[in-house]
Amino acid sequence: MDALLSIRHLQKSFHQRRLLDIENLSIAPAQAYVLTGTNGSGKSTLMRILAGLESVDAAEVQFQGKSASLSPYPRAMRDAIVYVHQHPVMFSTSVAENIGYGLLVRGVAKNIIAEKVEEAIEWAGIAHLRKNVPSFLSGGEKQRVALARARVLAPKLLLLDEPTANLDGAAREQVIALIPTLVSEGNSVIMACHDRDLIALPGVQRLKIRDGKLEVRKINTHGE
Ligand SMILES: Nc1ncnc2c1ncn2[C@@H]1O[C@H](COP(=O)(O)OP(=O)(O)OP(=O)(O)O)[C@@H](O)[C@H]1O
Repeated sequence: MDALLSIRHLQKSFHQRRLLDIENLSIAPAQAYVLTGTNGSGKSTLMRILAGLESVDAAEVQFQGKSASLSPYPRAMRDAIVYVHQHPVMFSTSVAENIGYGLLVRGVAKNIIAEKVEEAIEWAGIAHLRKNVPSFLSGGEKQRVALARARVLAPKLLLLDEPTANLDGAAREQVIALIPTLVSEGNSVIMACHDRDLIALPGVQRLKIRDGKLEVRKINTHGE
């Protein structure tokens, strides 16, 4: 199957220090990946590069079969790739308005926004929070609002930076349960994480950064 995104010879340095030197990164459609590596190995930096939030020194890029660049970052990729921060920033309006904001910016009609927001709220299991102000939500609730806010944009690739960090118990399980549904809807997902339960999700491909290089591990077939 053709890759959704493929990148060759990706290099990134900070202050003369070569952080990333990746020969080949290939992201298939409708596939989940976990990106692991020790603290400071460059996971967040790679995610930010893929989202167009960080510049890159060199790379050859193909996106949906067409040659592309990472800097400047093209509109087609900005529309199709959505980054979800570990501590999502939200406006002090309601949960529903936060979820619909990206669609409003894209000029989508209000009745369509309302429909999509409602669907995303149901999907994320946060109907009871619809009118709440995000600053009063727990970490797990905020992460589910952030996932719903990303999902309404129908991204081809979701970049989740430590989606379960600081969560435990039911909150963590609720977030983990949403990941396979994103993939079954046709999205690709890359999760930077240390969470063993995410790494062990069936069908997930492991990517590991070690000394700036990317190692591709086997796909989990049954979970581990
Ligand atoms: N803007 C920057 N300027 C200089 N150095 C930076 C910058 N951003 C990141 N770094 C450095 O690059 C390295 C990788 O950082 P990054 O946040 O990508 O690691 P990480 O693998 O996500 O770590 P963690 O698991 O702790 O979140 C770190 O040494 C960090 O200090």
